[in-house]
Amino acid sequence: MTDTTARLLINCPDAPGIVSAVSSFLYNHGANITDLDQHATAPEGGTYFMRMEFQTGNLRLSREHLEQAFQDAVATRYAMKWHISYAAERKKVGILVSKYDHAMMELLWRWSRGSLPCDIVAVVSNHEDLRADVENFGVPFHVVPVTAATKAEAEARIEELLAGVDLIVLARYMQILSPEFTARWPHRIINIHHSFLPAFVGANPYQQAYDKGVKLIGATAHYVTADLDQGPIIEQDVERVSHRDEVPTLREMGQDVERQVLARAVRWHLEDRVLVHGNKTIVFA
Ligand SMILES: Nc1nc2c(c(=O)[nH]1)N[C@@H](CN(C=O)c1ccc(C(=O)N[C@@H](CCC(=O)O)C(=O)O)cc1)CN2
Repeated sequence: MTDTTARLLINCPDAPGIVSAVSSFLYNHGANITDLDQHATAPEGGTYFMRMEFQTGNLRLSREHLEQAFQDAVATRYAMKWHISYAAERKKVGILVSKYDHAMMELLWRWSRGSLPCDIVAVVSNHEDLRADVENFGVPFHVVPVTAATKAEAEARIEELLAGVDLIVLARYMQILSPEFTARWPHRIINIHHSFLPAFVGANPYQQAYDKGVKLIGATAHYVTADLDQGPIIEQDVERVSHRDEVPTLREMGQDVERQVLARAVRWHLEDRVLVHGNKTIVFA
């Protein structure tokens, strides 16, 4: 049966009457509202965010006419930035990976069981190691080696292989993407960083954590920007550790956290539950 769910995402200057205007508009056009979440950044004069889920099975007009009518009747009045997505139009996802398999395997496993609502179109790696693991899921695997001298050409090849995807996931991809690349994919690249940011940015965070004698390790899923590990945080989690745990143990414990954190972040993005406000997110989970 076709999923008739649509998701309306809105951000605009806060004002009285927004919920009434949006809900009345959808009701008057035959939509059944099935979920609503909202957030205002201040009691008055702030920025307003809404995620409204509605069913389109009894709409009395086409999507195109609905969207034009919404712009004319509501969005213009409230100076809204808005977007409607349709659950039946599954997002296309490309995964970048290096040699660690755990984060990528979590996504492929969940996708293969139908619990990650997307189409994984390809995995691209800068190493050959994970080919068999990926092809066992029936997903194309491509190798694009990267060096400092060949980064521009390598990134062009990556974008060629991932042409048409809606989201790129860095599943422990250990190459820093150029500012030019990240600028072409605003809030459409998710990285899993293996620390509880903002602690321990960059390479080798488990060694950094061990050297600091932390009692918590963690993982952070964030949108990727030109600034390494500084993008808007989507999801985080932590795990207790102690003086008895050496770096290999920290890494093994941390990888379980990484997998869960990345999977939640990707699913929330696919379900249009993540809105970005400056360098922060609002997650309507
Ligand atoms: N533009 C961005 N690219 C990437 C980000 C990001 O936030 N912005 N996250 C990294 C993932 N990552 C940590 O989560 C990470 C990966 C690699 C390194 C690193 O220093 N790697 C090499 C250098 C590679 C290169 O110059 O391209 C090294 O170990 O020396 C740090 C952090 C993915 N990309």
